[in-house]
Amino acid sequence: MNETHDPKIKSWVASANAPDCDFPLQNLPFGVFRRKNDEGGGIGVAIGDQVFDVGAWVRDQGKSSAEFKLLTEKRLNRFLAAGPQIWSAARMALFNLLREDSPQREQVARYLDATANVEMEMPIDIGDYTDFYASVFHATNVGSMFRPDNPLLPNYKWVPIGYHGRASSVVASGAAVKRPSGQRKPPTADMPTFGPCAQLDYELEVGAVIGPGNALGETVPLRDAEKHIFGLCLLNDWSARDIQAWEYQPLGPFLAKNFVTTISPWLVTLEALEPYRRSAYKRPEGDPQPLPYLSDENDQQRGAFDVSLDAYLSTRKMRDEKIAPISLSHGSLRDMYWTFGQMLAHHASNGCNLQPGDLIGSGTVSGQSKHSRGCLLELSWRGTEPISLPSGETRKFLEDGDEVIFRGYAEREGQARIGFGECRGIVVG
Ligand SMILES: O=C(O)/C=C/C(=O)CC(=O)CC(=O)O
Ligand SMILES: [Ca+2]
Ligand SMILES: [Mg+2]
Repeated sequence: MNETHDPKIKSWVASANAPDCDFPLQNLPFGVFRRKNDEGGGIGVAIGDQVFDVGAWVRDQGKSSAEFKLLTEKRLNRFLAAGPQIWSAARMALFNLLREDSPQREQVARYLDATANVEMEMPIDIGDYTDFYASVFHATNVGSMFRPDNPLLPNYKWVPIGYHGRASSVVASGAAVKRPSGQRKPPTADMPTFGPCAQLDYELEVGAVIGPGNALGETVPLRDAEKHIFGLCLLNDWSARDIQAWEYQPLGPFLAKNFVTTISPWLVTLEALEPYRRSAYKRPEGDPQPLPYLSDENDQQRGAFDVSLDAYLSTRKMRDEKIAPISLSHGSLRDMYWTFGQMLAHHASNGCNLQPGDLIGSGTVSGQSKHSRGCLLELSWRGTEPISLPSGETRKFLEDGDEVIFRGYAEREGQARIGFGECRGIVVG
């Protein structure tokens, strides 16, 4: 911990000091923005309800040190590649510029824009995207629907299961989600048909963004794995369940999941989340101990990040009738069977090279309780238990006009609240 974690230090940006603010001085997430009036943009940092145009400030001030120079780029990849020391130095410098007693307050104030006046873009150019399956609760639930005889496959507790996703279709929050078409074959039908997905779903996940990578052929030991993670964001792995059920064997998800994936635009640094570590998920008695390359005392001691995750739904009718989005689920990243450290160490354990800006999905975050299930497949139990909405409507899966909203935050008595902002997408036909 350092001064940037001290909740007593306030910002001169008044909105950052509100108790329910996602972006207090202690957070300082990085993103890429564009002004709505077309007057440029670039790498920025969120503070309260403002965006600090860090790129422009660095350029105008003629700052030449590495931690600043890299923030004048169009995307965050090169900054991410620079590693934890540079990230920390930048964070400390930004903290000092924005703290209440900053002597540069007036000069910096000229580089702030209301978040309402900007649009967020993709923060990184994503080279590769991998999605894991790290919630044993999600895996057990999905398994019992797709494979009733064998819900949790025997490899689950040994291998952090994942599949290679598609980087080209990862979009920033707010982009429309076009309902995909594909092959579906209900169990009762003789043959498949091609047409619009009838079981469109979301998956509430957290994305980890890779900083420095590893060279091809080299591995990442678990004890060092977190040094390769810059930060976290919210991630929606939109999923076409009817397409998935028909196509996924034997090679896993393909067109059911690569039509679009949405991420929240602000990357919350691991450093900002440091005060929110808790003991990681405790394997029940009788579960195998992870193999040595997935087992490290320090990783265990560091624990998991206790990030609360909420999914909300707003239908077109609800918006027309001014009904607020309804909570579908509430869970925590802490409930995952595998840590991001283990997922990363596993990913690189065969020498596969990770690169700066790669995106790693946690897998759907579901907990033990019913209200912590992170997708409609689980919440409506494959459509057999429709969800009633305050508008009088019901949902088994998503309909056109439905908006899915994720929120994430870490909270703890006596600490600043570290929020993720939102990850949104509206389904269009
Ligand atoms: O159990 C299966 O066959 C597939 C489950 C998924 O939907 C895979 C996935 O995207 C992983 C996850 O989000 O946890
Ligand atoms: Ca997923
Ligand atoms: Mg996807």
